[in-house]
Amino acid sequence: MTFIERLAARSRALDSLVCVGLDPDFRRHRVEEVAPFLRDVIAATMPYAACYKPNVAFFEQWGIPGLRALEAVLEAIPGEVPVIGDAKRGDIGSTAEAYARALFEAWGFDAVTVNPYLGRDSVEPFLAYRDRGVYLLCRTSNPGAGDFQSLELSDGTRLYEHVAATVAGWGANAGLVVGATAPAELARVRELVPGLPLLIPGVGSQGGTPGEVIGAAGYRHGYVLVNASRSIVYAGAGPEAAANAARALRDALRAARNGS
Ligand SMILES: O=C(O)c1cc(=O)[nH]c(=O)n1[C@@H]1O[C@H](COP(=O)(O)O)[C@@H](O)[C@H]1O
Repeated sequence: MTFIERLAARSRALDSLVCVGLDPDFRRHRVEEVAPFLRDVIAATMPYAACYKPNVAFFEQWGIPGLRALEAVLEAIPGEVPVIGDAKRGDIGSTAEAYARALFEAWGFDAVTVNPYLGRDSVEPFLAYRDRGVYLLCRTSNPGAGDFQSLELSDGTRLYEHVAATVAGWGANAGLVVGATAPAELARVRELVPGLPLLIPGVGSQGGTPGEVIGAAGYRHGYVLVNASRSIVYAGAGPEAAANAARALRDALRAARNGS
């Protein structure tokens, strides 16, 4: 089974488009607390999470002990639940090969985020893992996203549109990252490449809303995956608050599908 088949199957079984981002805040925890804290969050949010997405930077910030925490966190996620390793790598082919081995073989992630700025040969080593997913940054959620991504090319298309259309030819395991904070661009990407899986971060803490996301991208198991990290993990004091926030996001996305 490919990554996208596994993701779609779980997303459909739970009827949830929610990806729970696991981004531990160094201001809130000592490194020893990270794995037990996130293990509780994972157990509590499991009924609502189609997928989990640890961003490796949040573990790397503690050095080796942080990597041990990531290892323990990954062990706490049952094998049938897809996990995206958010690392946003991007480098020349030989280095990309090492990154791909690290993320897919050493860490065992089911999918990764990759920066396509260096071009196709820099992404090939990731795409070569046919059963894994590769989400390429297309139109990111941050305030400066337009600096480069919205530049107009000589034929009038925007750079992010060119990325979307190009990545569509890169293989069945390629998808795109498009921020929830840019619903007009999200709708444009969906129109350009209706068949590509989208990872959509930026709801909650960054201001994107479930209604705008579903309005722009549609509601499709596996092909629309909506990530929230801080607004779930730190919704309140304990794991129950995280569970409530994950359920509320799942329900808001369902409600947007039904137009209510
Ligand atoms: O690739 C990503 O996941 C990503 C792309 C993007 O455009 N914007 C974005 O916020 N992200 C990641 O998604 C997560 C968002 O976290 P919250 O803002 O706390 O929900 C972080 O791990 C970001 O690094």
